[in-house]
Amino acid sequence: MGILEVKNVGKRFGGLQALSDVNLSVAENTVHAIIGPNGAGKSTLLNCLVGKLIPDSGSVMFDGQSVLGRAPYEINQMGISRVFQTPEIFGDLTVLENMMIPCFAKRDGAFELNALPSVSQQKDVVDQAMHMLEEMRMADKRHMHAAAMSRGDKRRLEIGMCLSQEPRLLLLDEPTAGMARADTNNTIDLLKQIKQERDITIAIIEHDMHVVFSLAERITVLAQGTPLVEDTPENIKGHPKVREAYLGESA
Ligand SMILES: Nc1ncnc2c1ncn2[C@@H]1O[C@H](COP(=O)(O)OP(=O)(O)OP(=O)(O)O)[C@@H](O)[C@H]1O
Repeated sequence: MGILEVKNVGKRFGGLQALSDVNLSVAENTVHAIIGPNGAGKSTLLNCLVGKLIPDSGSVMFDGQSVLGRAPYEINQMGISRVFQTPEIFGDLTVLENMMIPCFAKRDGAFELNALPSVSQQKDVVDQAMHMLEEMRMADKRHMHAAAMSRGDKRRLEIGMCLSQEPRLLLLDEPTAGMARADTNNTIDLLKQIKQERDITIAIIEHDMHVVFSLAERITVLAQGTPLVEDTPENIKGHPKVREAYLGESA
């Protein structure tokens, strides 16, 4: 039994069946990629896992507990953290200030931006934020404004901000979208490092097959809202159904 168990999930938008009969089992401490052509339903599925969408049917269990009907912040507290396609950081704040926000929220349950000056004096929060920046290999950039960083470093910071909440399942929605190859490779290395250093399960949606095959231990291929095949990367590479689903795309 996986740490994440999705059973028979369906989701309709008006006349469009975006997901139907989706079954997915993500084993603990693995990297599981969800791939598929544009419009296959990947983001819809991810949104159903984090409480942003409620499926019309089926179940979503995390560590034996249903996530359905829970608010996104409750699901986050259960141990699921999501990194969005567009980095969600505060460009006007420094790298360290950005990192202090989730560290403070973890300690006190909530955070308001106007509390930042007083938070900056609180040694335990600053220490925790610095510790995370060191793990992210970003301590030397702590005084930089976040907006001035490369796309890869913004993503690195955002992943660190998610990890400061100590999630057991990290969901990544196209983490390398729009990145130059060097930033993409840095992100791959970062995710490998995180996997080595932490007990964490990673589910990743990704179009870039170089990223998928560098990281994933299992791959689920979605096509037209339903899983086509789930297998190891080696078996997925040459799978005729996968080639068919990607015909005309760069698989
Ligand atoms: N809120 C919505 N309302 C109506 N239709 C939607 C909504 N969200 C997604 N869809 C439709 O559902 C289908 C699945 O979309 P989804 O974004 O989940 O696909 P995807 O696999 O993530 O695609 P991409 O790789 O392009 O991001 C698409 O046809 C999309 O247009």
